[in-house]
Amino acid sequence: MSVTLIVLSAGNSSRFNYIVKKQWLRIENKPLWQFVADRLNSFYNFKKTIITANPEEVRIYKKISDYTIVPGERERQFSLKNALEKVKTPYVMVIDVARACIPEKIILDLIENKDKAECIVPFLKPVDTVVYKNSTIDRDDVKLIQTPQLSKTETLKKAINTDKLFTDERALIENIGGKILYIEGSEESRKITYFKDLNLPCLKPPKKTFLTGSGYDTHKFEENKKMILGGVEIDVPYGLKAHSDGDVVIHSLIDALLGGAGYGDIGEFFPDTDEKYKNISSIKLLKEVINILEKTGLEIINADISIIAEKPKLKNYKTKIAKNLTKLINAPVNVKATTNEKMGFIGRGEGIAVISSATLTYKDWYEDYNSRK
Ligand SMILES: Nc1ccn([C@@H]2O[C@H](COP(=O)(O)OP(=O)(O)OP(=O)(O)O)[C@@H](O)[C@H]2O)c(=O)n1
Ligand SMILES: C[C@](O)(CO)[C@H](O)COP(=O)(O)O
Repeated sequence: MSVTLIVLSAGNSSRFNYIVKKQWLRIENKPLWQFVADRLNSFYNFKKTIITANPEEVRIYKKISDYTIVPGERERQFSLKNALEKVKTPYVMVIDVARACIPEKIILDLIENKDKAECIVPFLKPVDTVVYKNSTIDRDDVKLIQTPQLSKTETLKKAINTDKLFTDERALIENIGGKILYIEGSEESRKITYFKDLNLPCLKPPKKTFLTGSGYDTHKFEENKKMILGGVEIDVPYGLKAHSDGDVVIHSLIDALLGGAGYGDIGEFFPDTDEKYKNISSIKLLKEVINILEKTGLEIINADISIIAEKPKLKNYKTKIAKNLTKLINAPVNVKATTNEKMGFIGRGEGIAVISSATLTYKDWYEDYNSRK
């Protein structure tokens, strides 16, 4: 219980070059970062687990996980620095999220050796001839460095106060003269850098499951404003009162999509107190939500929308709205319209309400991997 685990997961995943960021690939029903944190916690009883996340994704990480989530920075070292501020134990183990299949033996070997140096580091020897700047060098002088590395917290906290950039904890600690102990690493600890690296034994395909979400929104009528529903302009001399363009159909759809994903609701992503969203086109918000869903490993299957309005009559707009939304979310959308039989605020013609549902699934990266092989 004297060791804190840090999982570094705030990277851009740029070399991975896939629609889903590598840290968000679903392993059965878990994102990779949660899978890695759970896997290591099943090997050893860590006192605390801290995960660094892209600042824009912190809110979503917190919805999914009970681990401590810390915003990352533009460089690995600065992300690590943020996480280290939360470490109170004498030892800290740091792993790249990309080293997903780390075997139990490495974790236990690191722990067993924890007092033998300031930083314990797993490595592999190259098995091939090594050439450095056109000269063959002794391969026994070369080490391929892996994570996790286990460091004394106090030393690492001291070492990280530097202006120089290093790629791992070992290099930081070596820079201040700390003692390093190397232990044998493992082939299974290979880092997922490119999409082709997904042939690792512990990575199970995403669960084939359906996630459903529902959304509801309502807005009052307002004179002398454009009415936009589902991104389509409706030819009437009044619109809907709102902080944004008042597209109640898209707002309800966004809530259904976020609901299916388990990511909360529209107000958490685009607060109506933020000037940035004043009069904004709701299409922009929808596109942002689709982008969040895609890069975090989700795919939309379909959506169904019911517009409840006494006025305006939407008979001639339903198909246009459905086609527009189908194009925007790249999945079939059905749009229905009904009156409220003259009852309540809708019946009195004061405004419109919209109810939506959406179905999502996990993006099947495994199928894409097999088809590219
Ligand atoms: N600003 C950063 C950059 C990287 N990392 C993490 O540090 C590890 C090593 O980075 P790498 O595997 O190379 O991932 P990316 O930086 O995401 O990859 P790329 O360089 O291809 O964008 C990863 O677990 C990554 O999420 C981080 O927490 N904060
Ligand atoms: C820390 C590391 O995993 C050691 O091999 C590696 O340096 C991190 O990856 P990057 O490619 O340097 O970002």
